[in-house]
Amino acid sequence: MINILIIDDEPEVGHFLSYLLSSKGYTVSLGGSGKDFYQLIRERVYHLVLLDIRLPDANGLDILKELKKTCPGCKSIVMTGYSTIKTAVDAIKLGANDYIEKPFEDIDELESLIDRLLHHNQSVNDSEIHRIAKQTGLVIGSGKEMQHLIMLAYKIAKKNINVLIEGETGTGKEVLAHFVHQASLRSDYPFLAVNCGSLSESLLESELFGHEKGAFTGAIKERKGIFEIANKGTIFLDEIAEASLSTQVKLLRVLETGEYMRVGDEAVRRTNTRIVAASHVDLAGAVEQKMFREDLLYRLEVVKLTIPPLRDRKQDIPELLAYFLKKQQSQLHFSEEAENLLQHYQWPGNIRELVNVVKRATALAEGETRMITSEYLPDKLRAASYDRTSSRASIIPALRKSEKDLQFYLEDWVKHIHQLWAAEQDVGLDEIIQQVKELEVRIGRAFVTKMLKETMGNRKEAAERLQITTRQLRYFLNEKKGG
Ligand SMILES: Nc1ncnc2c1ncn2[C@@H]1O[C@H](COP(=O)(O)OP(=O)(O)OP(=O)(O)O)[C@@H](O)[C@H]1O
Repeated sequence: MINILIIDDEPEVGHFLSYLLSSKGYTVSLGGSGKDFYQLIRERVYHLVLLDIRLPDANGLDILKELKKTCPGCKSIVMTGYSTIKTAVDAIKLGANDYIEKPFEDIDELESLIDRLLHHNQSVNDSEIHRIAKQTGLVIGSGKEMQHLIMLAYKIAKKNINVLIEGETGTGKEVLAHFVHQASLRSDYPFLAVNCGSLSESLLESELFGHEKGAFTGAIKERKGIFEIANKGTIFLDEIAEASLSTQVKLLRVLETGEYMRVGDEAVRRTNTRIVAASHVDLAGAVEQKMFREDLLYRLEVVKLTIPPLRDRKQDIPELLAYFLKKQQSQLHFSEEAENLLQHYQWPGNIRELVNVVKRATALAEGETRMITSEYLPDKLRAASYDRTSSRASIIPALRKSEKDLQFYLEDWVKHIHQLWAAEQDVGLDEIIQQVKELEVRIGRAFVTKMLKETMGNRKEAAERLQITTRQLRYFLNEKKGG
């Protein structure tokens, strides 16, 4: 016998669900308040609870916590209206199995969700998650934090809500966005990515919304934007904080109404695309600085997935190494001492930096040895280890990440170096050199971005005018390959 508890203060909803589930042979108990919940939960063991997140006398999240305590094996589905979706997502973070939106539009979907929860075990979800992760090249790793994050991403992927991914550069935001797309009901449609930081305002708008012939100099024929091409699919908007305020207004309109116009055209078009946005700057901070619209942030971050930096999940490094070696079809493996160095490094460039270290090491070691020892690793890894063994604590504070304003960055940088100069503790010179290198990259990126705006995104021309190669230009834009 399967017992289901329904708690909802709207009698029609409660009675409807009670009728539906009783007719399927389940034993149903019905309550209309937090008080009823606390009483009924003591009376029998339930297999599933359907819980309205907003009750007159209790907070749904508190009830959920109590449920997890008194009945840990019990499955739970939270019921929510549109205005409380964020709370429903919090409920999932607290361990609810799923949420459904009221009014119920698709009763079959509700029934199949309940059947799935009651009759499938967790391993079905797990194998599905691993299948999609493999397909999208996402290593989950053995750390609990990443595992919870991916489980949350998987659960919300099938919902029709926008997602915001935060995380330092190189932590895998695009890979995760692709996973969300692949796990969603949109997976048969396109997944397209746009980097809002690498295009001038007009080029970005043309890329997003398309343009008509003659809309601006160089628009020699009409062009579809990605909101048109990716219709029914997913758009990954990387570096969303870099979009100008005027582009933000247009994005807000698409998010609110699904409507947009091509550049140079007045016809209103419609799109049904899910947006997964990403930023490595703190968007709440950008809102405070009036660089980012609050209403847009509100729309984007219905679900926020924050990827931890690699230094906080070093237990995932062995799996990542094995994956990247395999991807390179390399038979090599890392010596214990080399793995140790990799474990103790702080990885400011996160997984992208790890990928580059593996590529470099395999290129150097291939044909010479079967074991990658520490001498095939960059000097900075060995130097970091030297600092550690000589027990000099790093006192370098994190620099402000905003690239929006080079001036802020430069001011912060100078302040940090002054602090280090004045510090009474020993400071590893290698770490300072690292800061200098980062400064070089930041300045390079600022100049490249500025020049790209001037050349309307023409990379060849931008590189020529900056007297660098296009490969170096890509390096400064952080587009994967080293310069
Ligand atoms: N979990 C992961 N499993 C496998 N590879 C990963 C993972 N995370 C990141 N990578 C790899 O690291 C590199 C950087 O990833 P990605 O471009 O997704 O990072 P990002 O956070 O979007 O970076 P940026 O902020 O610079 O845009 C890519 O080569 C990607 O394949």
